[in-house]
Amino acid sequence: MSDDVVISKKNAGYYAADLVKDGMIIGLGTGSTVFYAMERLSVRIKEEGLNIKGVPTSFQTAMRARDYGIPLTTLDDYPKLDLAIDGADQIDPNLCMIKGRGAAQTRERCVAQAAEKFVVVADEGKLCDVLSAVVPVELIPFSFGLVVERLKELSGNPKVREGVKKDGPVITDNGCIEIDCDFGEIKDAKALQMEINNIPGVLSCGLFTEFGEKTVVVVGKTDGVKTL
Ligand SMILES: O=C[C@H](O)[C@H](O)[C@H](O)COP(=O)(O)O
Repeated sequence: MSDDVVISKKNAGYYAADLVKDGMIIGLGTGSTVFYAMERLSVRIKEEGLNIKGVPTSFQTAMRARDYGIPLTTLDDYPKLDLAIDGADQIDPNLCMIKGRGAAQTRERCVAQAAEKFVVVADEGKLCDVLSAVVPVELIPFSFGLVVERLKELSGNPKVREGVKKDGPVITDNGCIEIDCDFGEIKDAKALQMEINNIPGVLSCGLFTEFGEKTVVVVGKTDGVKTL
């Protein structure tokens, strides 16, 4: 990651963290950009006495939140969240996006759904005219063969995501398998999302097309941010 990207991610994360108000219950997404937001939140907790609770979308985010002194809670205790802060892999002009590089898209979708406002933090390199990045798909192991077959029929060229320092597939925080699909340029992201998510055994794919109205994208740049 270049220095410019690091600075851009940090600017986006810090800006989003400053949108958080005292008493809020917030969703904490997964990924390097969200971690900058959490870094800033931890400073605000210490310096301002900011009183918040976060619902983490992954084991990694929960661990980081504990390191940062951000109190955690669950969707069972708070099924409605004031705001969720999360990253993205690619964002189009309609604020449709692809997520799930970290295989956390299912919990990220739950938290985004629960939140009144969805604040997406990203660097400029994530913006695109047409979505074309790899689309992650999380599925229960029982349904593996069926899901692969259906994804092939959708011309998704499915590939099992392999673990690092572990042989075989990535097993997600939900005990499921992650598959990456390459659809090339995606003409109708909403329709594709529905088709994939309707395959029996699929938990959730990384296409996020349903949150446009409550989404604010904070695009980090080297000299500040712009919001979409
Ligand atoms: O599963 C991972 C998430 O969808 C991330 O939010 C996304 O991949 C962006 O990550 P990063 O901020 O590290 O680029």
